Amino acid sequence: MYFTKMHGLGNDYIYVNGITEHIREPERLAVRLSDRHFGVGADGLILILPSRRADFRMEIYNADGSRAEMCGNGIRCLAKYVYDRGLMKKKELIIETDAGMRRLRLETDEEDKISQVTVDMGYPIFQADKIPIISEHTRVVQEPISIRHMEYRMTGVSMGNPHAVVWVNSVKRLDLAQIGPEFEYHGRFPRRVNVEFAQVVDREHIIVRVWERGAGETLACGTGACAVAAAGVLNDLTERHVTVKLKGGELSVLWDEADGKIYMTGPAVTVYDGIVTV
Ligand SMILES: N[C@H](CCC[C@H](N)C(=O)O)C(=O)O
Repeated sequence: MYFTKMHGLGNDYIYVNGITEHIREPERLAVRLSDRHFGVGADGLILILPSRRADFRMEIYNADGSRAEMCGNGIRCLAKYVYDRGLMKKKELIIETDAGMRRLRLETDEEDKISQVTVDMGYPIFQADKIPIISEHTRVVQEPISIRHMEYRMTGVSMGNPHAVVWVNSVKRLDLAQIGPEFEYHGRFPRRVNVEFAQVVDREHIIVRVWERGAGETLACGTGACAVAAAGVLNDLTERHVTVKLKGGELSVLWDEADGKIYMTGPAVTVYDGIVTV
């Protein structure tokens, strides 16, 4: 089977063209290929599929085989994949995802290869039962949650997938290997959760580390960066346009006051093409 390894700020995925390759059990394939010792190695698997309602359809499977609704870094790379290989040559495209339609705007370099992509990530969702997070309140804003005998305050946001944003004084000292899984599998998250630990540098800059549902600590998370930007405004800690600094690099996120949507801009990189026996 042919595949392409790509990443957005080090959040890496294995891309398979579901138009030319027939994938029978994507969940099992995701687990096998994502393994960084016995497989190709990645945070998950992304299938590029035909769509009757959009230019393409994206299915994303985390490294543990679970299917996710949306992937911010992954969708930028999908746009690069289809443009650079001439599967479509428009500078604007619409991708169908499990979270709905997403519109993308592409920027190219001097060799007409995609360098930057801006994604209309849609509206942030704060209603607890739509994230979902179990709560007595309609929204989860700075609500306490006890993890390993420590109390954290979380703000719940859905970007099509579930996020809990936790403000901290410093992301450096956090032991994500310890507390990440406790958040991810906590009983208050019926569909588990991606958790972002966010340190406000100033009203336009945030440093973030993320423990992703189904993948563990990743170098970046596009939907997570958007969730942090939305929570920053909700908690009046940051402006609507912020630079989110993740381990793998920076994303520019704007929660547009005019249309209420979140726009995320960042890079997309092709690492290599390969063939794997399945
Ligand atoms: N682990 C996520 C999917 C990947 C999202 C992330 N890699 C991004 O760039 O948005 C979930 O289960 O919701």
